Amino acid sequence: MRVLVTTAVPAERDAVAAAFTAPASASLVLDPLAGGVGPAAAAASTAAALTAAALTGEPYDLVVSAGIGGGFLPDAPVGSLVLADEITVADLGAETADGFAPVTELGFGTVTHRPPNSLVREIAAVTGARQGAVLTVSTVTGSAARAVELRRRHPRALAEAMEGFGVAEAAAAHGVPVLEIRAVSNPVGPRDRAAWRIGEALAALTGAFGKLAPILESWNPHDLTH
Ligand SMILES: O=C(O)c1cccc(C(=O)CC[C@H]2O[C@@H](n3cnc4c(=O)[nH]cnc43)[C@H](O)[C@@H]2O)c1
Repeated sequence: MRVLVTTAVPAERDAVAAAFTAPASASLVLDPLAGGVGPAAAAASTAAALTAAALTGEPYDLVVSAGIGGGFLPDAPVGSLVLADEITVADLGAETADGFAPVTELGFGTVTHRPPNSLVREIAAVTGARQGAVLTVSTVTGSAARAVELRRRHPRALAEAMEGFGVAEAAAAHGVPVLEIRAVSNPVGPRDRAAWRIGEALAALTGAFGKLAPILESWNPHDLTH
């Protein structure tokens, strides 16, 4: 099983790598990559890594978008883990007289990718992660009004971050399944830098990846029961 883990920044990549100080096993290769902040950088770096691996004859079986994120209160408090059963881009569309319209309503593309159900359930059980939608945004939410509006449009949203949808688009282009896992560093809502708990969130990320090896080793990527 070959797994590519795309994070945004080196601190997140190192938090993932810290869970694998000894090689997990001969049957699990996990490559953490700091691919940049935002959906475009995430898509480009993930696609480049997937293409390079495929060209060397050792393609990845799974891609994971991982890092810190904002949590919607009260369902995803700071320090909690969120595992996406749905990766949805929240601001790809058009403003209309009737409000925001996603690109799918305009007749284009996609706004949601769905990770494999069976794998999500197993990982949530072992890590204690909350399962729900993770939104991808290009602009970090900075007001209570925007947080309320996002939850109105996406009632199942537990977290927001900036890379998941980009990683998922690259994975889909390569026909590779995708996961997104977020450790909550701050609440989604009014901007408050003092409320960030980045160290706590990075430690939670390391803890989660430390529990993943046995599940990933035994998961059959060809059994994509949704
Ligand atoms: O300046 C601010 O108010 C602010 C608030 C939260 C996050 C940021 C970032 O620039 C971090 C972007 C980086 O971290 C992920 N992240 C973490 N928290 C959030 C969030 O609440 N909403 C969206 N993204 C978040 C994100 O995936 C980026 O990699 C600045």
